Amino acid sequence: MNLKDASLLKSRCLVNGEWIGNPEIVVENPSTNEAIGSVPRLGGADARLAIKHAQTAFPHWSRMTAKERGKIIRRWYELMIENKDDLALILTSEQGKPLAEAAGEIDYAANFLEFFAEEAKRVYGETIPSHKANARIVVTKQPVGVVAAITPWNFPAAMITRKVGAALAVGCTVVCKPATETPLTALALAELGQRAGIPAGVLNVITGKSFEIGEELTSNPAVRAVTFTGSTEVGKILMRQCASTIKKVALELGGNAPFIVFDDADLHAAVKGAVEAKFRNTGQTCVCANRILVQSGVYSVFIELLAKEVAKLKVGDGTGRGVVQGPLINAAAVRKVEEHIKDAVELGAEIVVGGERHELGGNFIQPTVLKNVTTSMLLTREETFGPLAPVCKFETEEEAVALANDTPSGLAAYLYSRDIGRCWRVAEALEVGMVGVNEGLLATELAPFGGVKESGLGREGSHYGIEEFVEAKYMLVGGLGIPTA
Ligand SMILES: NC(=O)C1=CN([C@@H]2O[C@H](COP(=O)(O)OP(=O)(O)OC[C@H]3O[C@@H](n4cnc5c(N)ncnc54)[C@H](OP(=O)(O)O)[C@@H]3O)[C@@H](O)[C@H]2O)C=CC1
Ligand SMILES: O=C(O)CCCC(=O)O
Repeated sequence: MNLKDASLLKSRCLVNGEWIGNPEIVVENPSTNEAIGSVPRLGGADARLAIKHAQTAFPHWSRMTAKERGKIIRRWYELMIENKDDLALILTSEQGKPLAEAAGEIDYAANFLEFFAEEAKRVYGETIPSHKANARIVVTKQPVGVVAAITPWNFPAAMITRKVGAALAVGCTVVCKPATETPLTALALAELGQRAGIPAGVLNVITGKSFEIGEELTSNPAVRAVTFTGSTEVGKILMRQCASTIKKVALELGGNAPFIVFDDADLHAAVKGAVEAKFRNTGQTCVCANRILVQSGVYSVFIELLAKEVAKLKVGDGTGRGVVQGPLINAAAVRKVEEHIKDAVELGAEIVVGGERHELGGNFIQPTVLKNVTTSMLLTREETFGPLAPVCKFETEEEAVALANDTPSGLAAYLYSRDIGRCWRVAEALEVGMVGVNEGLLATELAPFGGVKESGLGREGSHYGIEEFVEAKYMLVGGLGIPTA
């Protein structure tokens, strides 16, 4: 990897300001399957040590003023921007997404730090008119304490800063465990955090045995909040494990996003939105359109337009010129997409574009569009997490809403229509945490990101993202010596 600053490529973990552990787990480039680095295989005892250091660091960090903490987080943001090229290259090398998209993720990730550095100063409390003439009700917001953050491989930078930025801003200390597929971006961010002046023990990043580390992070009484992004299956395990010590839990889990196109939609805008919502990160985001529902009057023309755009998507190594679709993260991810295509075709779907492994082999698969998709097919019930766009037909608005809501997931949804009444009606009827109305890209640090139903609990980003890491404390302050009437 040709970095301007080779010291950003780490092979050890950060605990209490020291780089520890021996590089044991090999990290591969999903595009070439070549080894690009290695990181420690830490376990439960190491997690316990990291928690202890985070606990020790908490009193000092939480008592600093919000402005002092904000300055350090702001400096971390600046260092991310200054080192954007290197961070993007590390990210592309371990995750596969095209370099321009990786640079976009670094900007997006850094924006969370910029936002929370500012927001640290606005963690306001409240006074409430008292029930006693001689006492006052005051509510303050206090940091919960040590936070455990477990992050996935699909956004190796943004999922860290979205959680850690908010937690640090309010005065919490953190133990972070990134995904084993993509630990190098996380460790590079930790290095920049050190350079920004985050004190020892305030941010700890450990890699290794997810099961053991997860058990410690969810059962150790010193950890007061667990924030996780990943599969619904693992989210349920972590929530169960957190029950024994009643921790705050924020879960951002899998989705099954419907993308609804009505007869009255601007079809060119809808196709553009569908390509963004479906093929961003080669289909590997939890808010990716998983079911494209198109009204019968525009079904054929929409498919024709979509197929034309999808056929243009250039697939290849993320560092290649003009590439917009990288490899999937691993062979299992490729097999899942193939299984979804096979099942759908056996049940009557037709391949319009793609449908095969890409000629590049390895973890590359062709961007695919399927038509005549029905709800009997696996791909309408499971998150594909790949570049597969299945298009179903519907007749009425009621049917579209019923189809959209017919899933235990409830993360994101998209709808395209030029009827303002319909836009509001349908957006309000969708059982999800986020709706794109004539928009295919939802992500921004300024808005609350999160889901309902089995897609999770809590919100990340915006001022809502602060709430996961603070507790309201009510103080009844009496003895004021005010004469009563
Ligand atoms: N909501 C989202 O954004 C995401 C959804 N997914 C969905 O999940 C599917 C599977 O992806 P996968 O990578 O396996 O997702 P996981 O949920 O397994 O992994 C996410 C994170 O959780 C960690 N983890 C896994 N098991 C445990 C555990 N028992 N205790 C503590 N931490 C744990 C992982 O560590 P390690 O890597 O070390 O195993 C990783 O850091 C995808 O195909 C997709 O459908 C996946 C990623 C993100
Ligand atoms: O897939 C996820 O879990 C996070 C998506 C973040 C985003 O869409 O920006």
